[in-house]
Amino acid sequence: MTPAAISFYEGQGRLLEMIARGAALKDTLDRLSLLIEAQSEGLYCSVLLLDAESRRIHPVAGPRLPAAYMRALEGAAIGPDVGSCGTAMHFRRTVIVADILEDPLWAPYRALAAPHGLRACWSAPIVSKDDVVLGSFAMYYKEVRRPNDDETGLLAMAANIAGIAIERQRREDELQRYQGRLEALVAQRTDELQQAMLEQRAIFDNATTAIFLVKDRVIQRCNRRLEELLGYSPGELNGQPTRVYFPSDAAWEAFGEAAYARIAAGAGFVADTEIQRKDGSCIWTTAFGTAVDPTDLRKGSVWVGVDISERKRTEEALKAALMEQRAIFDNVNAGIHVVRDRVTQRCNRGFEAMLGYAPGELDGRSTRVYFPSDAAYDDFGRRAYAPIADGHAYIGEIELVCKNGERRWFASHGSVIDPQHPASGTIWISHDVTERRRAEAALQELLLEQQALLDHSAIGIAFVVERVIVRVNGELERMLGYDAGEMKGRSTRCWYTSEEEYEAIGAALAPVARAGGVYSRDMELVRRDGSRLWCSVHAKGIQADRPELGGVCVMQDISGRKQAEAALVAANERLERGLAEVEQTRAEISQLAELSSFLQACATAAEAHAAIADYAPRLFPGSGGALYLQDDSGVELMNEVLRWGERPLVAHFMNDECWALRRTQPYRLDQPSSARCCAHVAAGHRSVGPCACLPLLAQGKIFGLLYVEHAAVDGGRADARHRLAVALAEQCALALANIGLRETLRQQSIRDPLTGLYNRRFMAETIRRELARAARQGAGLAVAMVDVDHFKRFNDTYGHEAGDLVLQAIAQLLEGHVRQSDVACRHGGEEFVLLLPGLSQARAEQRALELLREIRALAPTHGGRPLGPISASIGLALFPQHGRTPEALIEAADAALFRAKAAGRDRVLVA
Ligand SMILES: Nc1nc2c(ncn2[C@@H]2O[C@H](COP(=O)(O)OP(=O)(O)OP(=O)(O)O)[C@@H](O)[C@H]2O)c(=O)[nH]1
Repeated sequence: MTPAAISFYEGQGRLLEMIARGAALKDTLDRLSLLIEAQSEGLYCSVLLLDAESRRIHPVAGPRLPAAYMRALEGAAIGPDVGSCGTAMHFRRTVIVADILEDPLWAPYRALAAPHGLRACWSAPIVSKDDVVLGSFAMYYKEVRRPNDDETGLLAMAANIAGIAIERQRREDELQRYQGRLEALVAQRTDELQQAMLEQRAIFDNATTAIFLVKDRVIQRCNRRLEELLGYSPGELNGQPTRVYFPSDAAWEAFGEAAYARIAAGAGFVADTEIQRKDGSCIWTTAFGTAVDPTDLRKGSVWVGVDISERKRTEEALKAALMEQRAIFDNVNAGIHVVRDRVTQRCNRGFEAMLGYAPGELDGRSTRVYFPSDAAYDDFGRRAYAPIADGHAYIGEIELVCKNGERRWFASHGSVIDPQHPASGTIWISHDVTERRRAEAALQELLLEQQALLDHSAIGIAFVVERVIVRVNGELERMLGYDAGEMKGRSTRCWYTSEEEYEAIGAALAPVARAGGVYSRDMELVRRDGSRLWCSVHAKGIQADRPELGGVCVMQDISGRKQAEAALVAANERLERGLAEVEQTRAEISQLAELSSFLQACATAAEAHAAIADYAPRLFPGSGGALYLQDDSGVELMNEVLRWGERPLVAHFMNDECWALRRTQPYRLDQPSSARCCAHVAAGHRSVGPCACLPLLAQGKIFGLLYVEHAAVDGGRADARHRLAVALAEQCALALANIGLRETLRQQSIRDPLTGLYNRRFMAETIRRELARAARQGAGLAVAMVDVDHFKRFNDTYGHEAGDLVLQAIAQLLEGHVRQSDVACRHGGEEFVLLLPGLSQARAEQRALELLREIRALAPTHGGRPLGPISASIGLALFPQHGRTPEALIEAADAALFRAKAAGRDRVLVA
């Protein structure tokens, strides 16, 4: 053996020793590479490991190969053409590449090896004893080269030693991993055990269930819960026989027999048991018992007790509820059935009876049996199960077929039994509504008929509930001007004329409706546009004792009748008014005629005035007024001659203060204003009523004015009243004018036209009257006959006119000289007579002398010339001493005058 061979064998020995010693794998494989490289010049070795899982390369030794090259191999995947090593490992055979640059196996790695000058690479797979590829051993040369047999053997040997080292290392790694896992497992188990012990302790101490250890039916140890459960203080139960919590010896023994027989058989024992607390009360518990060691019962048993009183109560309640539910299920007046997958699971008797099936006959049958057709069955399935699938209930009415073929309608309510578990099926509750539907159909028909009746009725009809319109017919809508359906839902207020009427009729109607009567009245209804319509309304409650059902109102348009009635009433009123007016006019005419008659009878204006003042207020009740006459002085002045009523009227006014006088026509003011009132009326500064100024005309000339101020209210007779006032004014004018005329004529008949004194005829009448009065009163009467001395001379000297002037001057003197009761007359020619009632002779003589003096004092002129001295002679005769008749007295006075003339004139002589 050569030294090289010896060295090689020694090297192998050290290598195996390293392996046996457990040296690090890299060190061992580096040493192996160096040992092999030492056997040939220019040889470079490498060892690659194969990751069994990913089939990827991991370089582990190559002490003389370039480090960059070795790093580049890291992670490369093996395959059928991956250089020498990758291919060797892939095919599990030695791969000899003589020229890396030429061999196709190196195509992917050629660029990697070339820079380092590597040309040949022989690689052998490293295979474990159990035929697993562990890696590869490679030999490189920087020249093109093929191995000889020795080199092939060396390659195989190196791969074998590397396999031993790798396997050894892998076993070691595995052992260490196993040990590590074992240790971790032990640590984990220890922790778990400790945790379990802690938990057990915690459970024992804090458990909500009672836990206790029993040996020979004596409590060895128990947790607090058992003590609490049985009402004992801490530690009090330890050492106590289990008999303490049994209500009787019998119960204790029976429990013991049952429980320990099972525990002895190695099985657990579970039972619900009633146990007794320290205070004697009993509770239900579930007891679980097991032997501590089934192989050795002497070690005792562990018991867990759970208070199930609440559960028992719940069970009782549940039982009761189930019984109730059963009772409901069996007796409820509804069909109940439980369906799953459209198959009847069970149903109550009610449901079977509804469809005419015998008890239990429907159970397990498809619900199709009671549908009239497949189509109906499918349709119902779609309609009903869609909402149920969405978690809603199905509520609807369906038509089903009874066993005898009769079809009936059912109201059904279906819902899933357990929403959490829809597959649990559905429960259906059904009511037979066939009769109701028939009734509804009949009702609907009736309603349609009723509606037709309503719609074609010629009277308005409304159904009202709590004063809200629920239905009306077309006629009522037409009558009140609403569109179809517009009245429905409105308050009946809509047709009342006021809130007060709404309330009042509501109050009046209610008791009538309650008594079952009909409330009727004619009333004005308000139409939609606000206009009104007279209707005859009849209202009645649907049912007297059920006001909540409302009532029916029947309304008939009576506007035509109302108009006719109104027209009749108006005509009647007009007629009555006309009659009243005629009557009043007649009465007024009668009054006026009466007044006229009076006025005609009036001898004087004063009498006429009194009559007018009396009749005017009767003709115009409540009126006031006055009669004015033109002042006879020639001034345009009106003077009041009479008045009536309470009006502050002026007594005089100028003619131009009156519009009637200015315009010579009546002036009427029905609504006087200060602007339009006459000044003589407005002078009072007061509120003036309807008034009229009526001129009094005679022969086309105004001689007076009648002013009438009426009562404020005229009763619609302003025109008639005015006509009456005009007529009154005419009557007044006529009468006063007549009286005036008569007066004038009379004056003319009794007055001397030249002197204005009474004439001889008047004197003859008067002396007779005065004599009668004097005789009646026993008074005296003096008659003085006055004659102008030598009157003829005046005529002759100054002319007849001058004579007249003298006569007028004396007449004026006589007129002014006499008293109220005296009468001065022209007896004829230049002779005058004075009648002086009640005078004595002396007084009469004195008056006669005074008269003569005054005559002598007269100094009339004519044409600027004085007419010379005037004197007269007077003859006096007195009643009764000189005569008792007018003739006797006149004669006596005349005789005395004669004597006075004869005695020289200008003197007085008594008869
Ligand atoms: N101017 C005028 N003369 C009248 C009127 N009436 C009568 N006479 C006149 O009066 C006169 C009266 O005259 P006599 O009767 O003679 O008396 P006498 O002249 O007055 O004289 P004595 O009486 O004796 O003093 C007559 O001449 C009449 O013509 C009259 O109305 N006017």
